[in-house]
Amino acid sequence: MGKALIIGCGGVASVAIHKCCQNSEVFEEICIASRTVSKCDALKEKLQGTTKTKITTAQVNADNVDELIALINEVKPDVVLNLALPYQDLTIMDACLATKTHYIDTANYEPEDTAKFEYSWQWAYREKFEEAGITALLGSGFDPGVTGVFSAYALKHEFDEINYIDILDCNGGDHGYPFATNFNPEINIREVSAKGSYWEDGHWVETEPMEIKREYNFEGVGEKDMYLLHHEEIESLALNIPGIKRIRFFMTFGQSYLTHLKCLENVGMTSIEPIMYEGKEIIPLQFLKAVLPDPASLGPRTKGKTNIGCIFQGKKDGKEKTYYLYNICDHEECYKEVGSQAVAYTTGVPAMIGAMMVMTGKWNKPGVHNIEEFDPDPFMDALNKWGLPWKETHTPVLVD
Ligand SMILES: NC(=O)c1ccc[n+]([C@@H]2O[C@H](COP(=O)([O-])OP(=O)(O)OC[C@H]3O[C@@H](n4cnc5c(N)ncnc54)[C@H](O)[C@@H]3O)[C@@H](O)[C@H]2O)c1
Ligand SMILES: N[C@@H](CCCCN[C@@H](CCC(=O)O)C(=O)O)C(=O)O
Repeated sequence: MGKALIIGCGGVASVAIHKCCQNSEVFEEICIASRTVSKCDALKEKLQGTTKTKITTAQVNADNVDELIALINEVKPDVVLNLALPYQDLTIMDACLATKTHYIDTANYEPEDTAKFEYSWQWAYREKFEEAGITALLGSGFDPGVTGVFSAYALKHEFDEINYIDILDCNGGDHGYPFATNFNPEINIREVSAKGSYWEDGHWVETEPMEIKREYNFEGVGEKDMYLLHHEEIESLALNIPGIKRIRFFMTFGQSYLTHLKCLENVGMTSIEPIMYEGKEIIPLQFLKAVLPDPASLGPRTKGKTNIGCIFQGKKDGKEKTYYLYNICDHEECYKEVGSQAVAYTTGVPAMIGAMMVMTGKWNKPGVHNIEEFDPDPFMDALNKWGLPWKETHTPVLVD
């Protein structure tokens, strides 16, 4: 079918690349490009011979638009799948515009020097992408990603109007370390140490970090504490789900994670303000990332399951209705299949599926679009086929 250029070769990219290689009919060729080409070469070495997908590699600094344009012109991909960091979203979008190439990512743009999470920067590219006749698919991970697809599916098949959405992201896995993060530590800690917020009656309600706590009994995991966080899909769902009154996002955390995070915050290690250390400027959070375990190394030691999904409340044929769509994913099964833990797996699989939707033309809408703006049905089928089967219930326990 075609060729994808995948930028980044970390935890999430490794899963997406394994999945592209399982799906060689669609991904006939992939080029893996990252800052450190040796990581791309090592993955190529591991996978070639096990797949019909032709794999090439390249070195690229994705902060540099000219380098990206030169690489895209050389590789000539049908789509660019951005699995680097949120800081690179705009440079990669600029290069896609210059070369008229479709764009897919899993996280919204963040300026490196400000922990600010909003779609405004990427939505500002809407007209340019429309005029260029190319599609940008934003947020094709699990959350954002599958949570938006679940919302579109619920609206299409279950409700006339959705009024309330609670997104519940539970990682019940145990990696055995007192403190580690399952995806890039810098991005993870910026997200969880920010103020919380939710959408209610047409406006944002801001909370202190971890101020709102609930308990929930997750199928496959058990009882967990979960905390209300700001999460980027709230912003797009608030626009794209008509009749919505409230959207909240909760993530589970273990006590050891929270105790360590509080201590690290208290001593200034999570700060993104540069400081001078022995004559060199360093950013404490980036130094902390360097001493924490690489999330890509957690696969062989993580046991347990994730359970991520959305609880919807709304109306069908004039009657009140509830509906819960979720996926349960087992860390050890993921490791057996692709050598990664389930947090990387639950993001990398939807990234491959999003790229497939755009590459096959199933989702082709020039402009910049969040995932819930597309027909959810082919994506929902692909989740079942490619390793993230979903479950549903019409009688979920609600979050108060
Ligand atoms: N939507 C979701 O559900 C979800 C969940 C987890 C992670 N994510 C996102 O997935 C992305 C990848 O996360 P990860 O845990 O794999 O991170 P990671 O740190 O393991 O990997 C990032 C990769 O990008 C490369 N990279 C960084 N800066 C680069 C640059 N300037 N030029 C070229 N390459 C560069 C790194 O070398 C690395 O290979 C992040 O944007 C993260 O926010 C999304
Ligand atoms: N799909 C999620 C994954 C984040 C999981 C973060 N939870 C932490 C803390 C887990 C713990 O309690 O130790 C993690 O790193 O898994 C997303 O990106 O939104």
